[in-house]
Amino acid sequence: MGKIIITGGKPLQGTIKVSGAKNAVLPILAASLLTTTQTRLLDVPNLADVQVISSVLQELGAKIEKKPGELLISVPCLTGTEAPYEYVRKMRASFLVMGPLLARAGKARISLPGGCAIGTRPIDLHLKGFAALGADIRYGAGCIEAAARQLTGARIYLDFPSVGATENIMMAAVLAKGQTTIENAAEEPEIVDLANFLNSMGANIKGAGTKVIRIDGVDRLGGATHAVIPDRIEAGTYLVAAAITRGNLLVENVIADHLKPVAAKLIEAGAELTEEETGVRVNCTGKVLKGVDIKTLPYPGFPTDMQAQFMALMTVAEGTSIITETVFENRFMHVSELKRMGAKIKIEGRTAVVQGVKNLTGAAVKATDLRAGAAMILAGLAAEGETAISNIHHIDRGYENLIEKLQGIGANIRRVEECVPALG
Ligand SMILES: CC(=O)N[C@H]1[C@@H](OP(=O)(O)OP(=O)(O)OC[C@H]2O[C@@H](n3ccc(=O)[nH]c3=O)[C@H](O)[C@@H]2O)O[C@H](CO)[C@@H](O)[C@@H]1O
Ligand SMILES: C=C(OP(=O)(O)O)C(=O)O
Repeated sequence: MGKIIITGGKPLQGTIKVSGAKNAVLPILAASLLTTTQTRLLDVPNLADVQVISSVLQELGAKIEKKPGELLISVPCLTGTEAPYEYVRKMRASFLVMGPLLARAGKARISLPGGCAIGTRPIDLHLKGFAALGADIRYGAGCIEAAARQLTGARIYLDFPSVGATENIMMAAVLAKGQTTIENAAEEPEIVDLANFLNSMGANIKGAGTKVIRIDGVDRLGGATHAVIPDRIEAGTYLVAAAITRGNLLVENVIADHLKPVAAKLIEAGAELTEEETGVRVNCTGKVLKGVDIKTLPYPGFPTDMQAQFMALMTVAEGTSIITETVFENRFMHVSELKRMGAKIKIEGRTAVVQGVKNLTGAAVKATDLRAGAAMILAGLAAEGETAISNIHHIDRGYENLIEKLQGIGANIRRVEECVPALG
C-alpha cells in the first residue's frame, strides 16, 4: 500500500471541482435493486466504496455498465439475497442492500457489519424498522437474516435520527402494503437525494429532509435517470484546505445550502466566504483565524464527517477551541496523529480541547479512517516540511482524484507506491 507525501506551506489558489457524493450514491446504488428496469446514474464518483457496493450488487445479479461518471444498472432477476462478510467488512454501507432485498425478494441475509475505527456502529434501528414492517429477524452465525412474505406499512419512531436506518427503512417501505411513517427521521441531504431517486422510479415518498417521512407503498418501481448530488463533505474539506493554507479558492459544484453548518463555523473563525455563480469562494489570504467551538450533530447541525478536518484547522488557529463529538463515540483517532505534527490537543471524554499553535511540523502519520486521513492531508498542506501519510486506502474510499485535484490548486502532494522487495 502506498503513501501520500506532502510538502506543506503553500497557500492553495484557483478552482477545484467537487464530485458526486459518496454517501448519496451508495444508498442510491442499493435502491437500484428495487426494479427490474435499467437505472442510469450520473455524476457517480470513481471511489473504492462505489466499487465495493457495485460488487455486492453484481453478486446479487446486477449487470453494471460503467462509463466515465456514469453507471447503468439493471437487475432483471435477483440471483442471490446474501451480502457476504467479504464486502460488508470493507464497507458498512453494504448493509443498505437489506431493505431493497426484503422489499423485492422477501428475504435477505447480510453479514453483521461490526464496528470500525469511529465507533461500534450498531444496526438495531434498521432491524427495529424492518420488524415493524412485519419482517421476521433472526441472528445467524455472524449474520442477520430477515424474511417477510409481504411487508406492511407501519409507524416507526427512530430513537436516534440514523441516516442508514432512515434510508434502509425507506427502501423497504416503498413496496410495502399501505403507509409507513418514519418519525425522528434523519434529515441529511443524502436522504432527500435517495427519496428523489426512489420517487423518480415511481415511489410515493413525502417529507424527506424533515423529521417525518411518509411513504405510501406502490406495487412496483420502474427505471430512472438520476444525477447524484455534489459531495458536501468533499466540498467542506476543500474549504478547510483553503483556510488552513491561508489560500484563495473557488470550490465549484456545490449546493451552498448543504454547506451552511461548515460555512458558518469558517466565517466565525475569520474566513471570508462568498457565493459566486459557479460555487463558493473562500479567501483567507493574510488572515489570522481564531479558534471556535464545534459540536457535531445530525443535519442541519455540524457534520461529524467534517469534525476531523475542522480540528486540523483549529490546531493552527489562534486561541482555544472545544470540539465535541456527539454522533460517534470513538471519532478522535486523528488526535494522536495531529499531535505527532506538533498540535496541542487534550481529550476529555467526548470533547477535544485544541490549543492553537503557530505551526505544525511535517511528520510520518497514518490515516486511521477516511476523514481522519483527510485531516492529515490538511495538516500536511499547512505544516512546515514533509508529511508522509500511510494507510491511505481509507482516503481512497471517499475522495475522487484527490491528489490530482489538490495538485491543480498548487499543492505539493504526490502518491508513492511502496515497493515490496522480491523474495529469494
Ligand atoms: C455511508 C454513509 O452515509 N455514511 C454516513 C452515515 O453513516 P451511518 O448511516 O452508519 O450513521 P448513522 O446516522 O446510522 O449513525 C449515527 C449514530 O446512530 C447510531 N446508530 C445507528 C444505527 C443504529 O441502528 N443504531 C444506532 O445506535 C450510531 O452508532 C451513531 O452513533 O451517517 C453518518 C452520520 O452522519 C456519517 O458519519 C456517515 O458518513
Ligand atoms: C464514516 C463515513 O463513512 P461510512 O459510514 O461509510 O463509514 C464517512 O463518510 O465519513
